[in-house]
Amino acid sequence: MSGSFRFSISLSPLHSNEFPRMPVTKPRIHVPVPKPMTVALSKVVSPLRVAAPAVMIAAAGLEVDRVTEAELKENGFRSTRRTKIVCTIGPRTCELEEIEALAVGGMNVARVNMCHGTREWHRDVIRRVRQLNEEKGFAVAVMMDTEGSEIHMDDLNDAESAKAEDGQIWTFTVRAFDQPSRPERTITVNYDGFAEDVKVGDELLVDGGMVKFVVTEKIGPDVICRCTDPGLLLPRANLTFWRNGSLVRERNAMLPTISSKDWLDIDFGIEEGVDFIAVSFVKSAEVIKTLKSYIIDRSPGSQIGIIAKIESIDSLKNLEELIRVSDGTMVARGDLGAQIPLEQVPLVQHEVIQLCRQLNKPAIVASQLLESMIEYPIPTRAEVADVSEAVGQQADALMLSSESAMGQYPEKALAVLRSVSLRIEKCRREEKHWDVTDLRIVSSSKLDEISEEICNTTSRMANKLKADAILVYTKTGQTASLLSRNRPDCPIFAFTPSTSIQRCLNLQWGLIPFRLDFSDDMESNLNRTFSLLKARAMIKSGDLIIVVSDVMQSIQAIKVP
Ligand SMILES: Nc1ncnc2c1ncn2[C@@H]1O[C@H](COP(=O)(O)OP(=O)(O)O)[C@@H](O)[C@H]1O
Ligand SMILES: C=C(OP(=O)(O)O)C(=O)O
Ligand SMILES: [K+]
Ligand SMILES: [Mg+2]
Repeated sequence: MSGSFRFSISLSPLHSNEFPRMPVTKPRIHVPVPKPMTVALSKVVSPLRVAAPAVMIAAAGLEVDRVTEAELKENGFRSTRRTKIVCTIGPRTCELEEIEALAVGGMNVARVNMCHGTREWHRDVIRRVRQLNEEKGFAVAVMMDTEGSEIHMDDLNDAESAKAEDGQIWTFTVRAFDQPSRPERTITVNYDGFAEDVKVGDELLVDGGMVKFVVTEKIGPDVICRCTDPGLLLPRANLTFWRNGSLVRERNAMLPTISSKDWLDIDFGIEEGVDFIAVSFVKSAEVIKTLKSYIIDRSPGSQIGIIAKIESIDSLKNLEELIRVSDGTMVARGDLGAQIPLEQVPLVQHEVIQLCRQLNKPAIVASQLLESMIEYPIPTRAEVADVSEAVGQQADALMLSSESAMGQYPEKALAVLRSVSLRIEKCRREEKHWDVTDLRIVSSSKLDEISEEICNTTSRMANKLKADAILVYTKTGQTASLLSRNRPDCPIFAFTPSTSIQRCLNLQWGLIPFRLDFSDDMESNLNRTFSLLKARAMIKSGDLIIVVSDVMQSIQAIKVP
């Protein structure tokens, strides 16, 4: 290996978590039955091309997601997709073949939203993803999203929707009804303090303003409202109330971020071995710390990553600390847009992506990216511009919600995310947008700082030398993450012995995670990797590769023999 240089030092162990276990209280569980939605198809446009499934080639000891491998070969590995895709699984996509179609279409992470459906329903979905991973060679990670303590409506007696007309009088109540005895135009609200907290004259916004009411009268547990902006009420829609133009957050602001039902869902997620738990309506870093120590307590050695959802005013007050303690964030623009003026949402998105990059945490941009594709087979130009913006900002991942959960065109929506990502990424590379100089130091120890500097240097080197790929051998995933943070020009092949770390790395920009057993002998690791990759046509003789290892803390520049 002439022309290579190296230096080595051992890595420090991972930081331990010293927070106490969270007590669990008895929950109030509600179990709505998931049901398919029908949406009208009102435009017919030729479908976008979706890559054909690749044939799995077995090469002993080296495992990579079969679709990632196909994408590598299809696009040439310098042009493989860097932006990752999260798909929400719902009634439209919960069957094995439907999940497989999403996996084939490039889904890196499957998300289940505990706000909807029963635990049994979610269990089936999670197991199907696992089954596909095992049987069909995918490495799709699973993200469980908590319900959180938001105020929302009930299930509308399992109706698909209810229409509120202009001027109609509706009752929002905290009374519970047996299904048949519920009066017409009556909606049950899940938060007991609701009737006490609202005042006559308050505005009641459903789903951030899709339907609006004004409170005209209060009678005990009933809040009588007149509809001022008519529209469709959807099951379990989110509710906010506004007084004199400001969001009212009285006692509801004191509700626990993780409700007792959420704790049970979290236990369920741990049992089912999910890879990520996304925490809805996070307010403080403390709750994330508590959850992390709870998980470590329950499942020692667990690799579950905690994603802080930025979707409330409170989360914005503690943004930096929240991001620092979590394993990633989601800009949950849906609820965020119901709490802050809409024109501020893009600013928050930009800020969160920047901060995440500085703090070395993955950032997901979520909600309404391709909203019109719930009904139509192609997106609006404005939606494509929104996706382009998020890709251009180099967010780690984009997320589909309703588009994949209950829309008419989940696979087409996924294909749009893929093609827009590829196009915008290519454009950025051609413009040589390497901005690796302004990253601040994130490490808290000298040893970690050395890894960090190695990764920064590696990325700069790879860019200057026009390397074909960076190879990283990582046991914890941290070194791979630090490389991804630099957003280098070439893809990063990350080798890790753990399947769960392999799946978790699937959320991070530009990482191509492989599962590989490797030793501390880098020379033999490299020779083996080269021959395995060559056998699968994933590299070729003459390719310039930069190799980094968190085992050795070394950098080597190598022409593939
Ligand atoms: N498990 C499920 N069961 C039934 N419907 C679901 C499920 N998951 C998602 N959906 C549907 O897909 C929509 C979009 O999903 P998502 O964005 O996760 O939820 P929400 O819109 O409530 O924030 C939901 O509003 C709901 O109609
Ligand atoms: C992603 C979001 O959260 P959920 O879908 O759980 O409401 C959001 O509010 O944008
Ligand atoms: K949720
Ligand atoms: Mg939300």
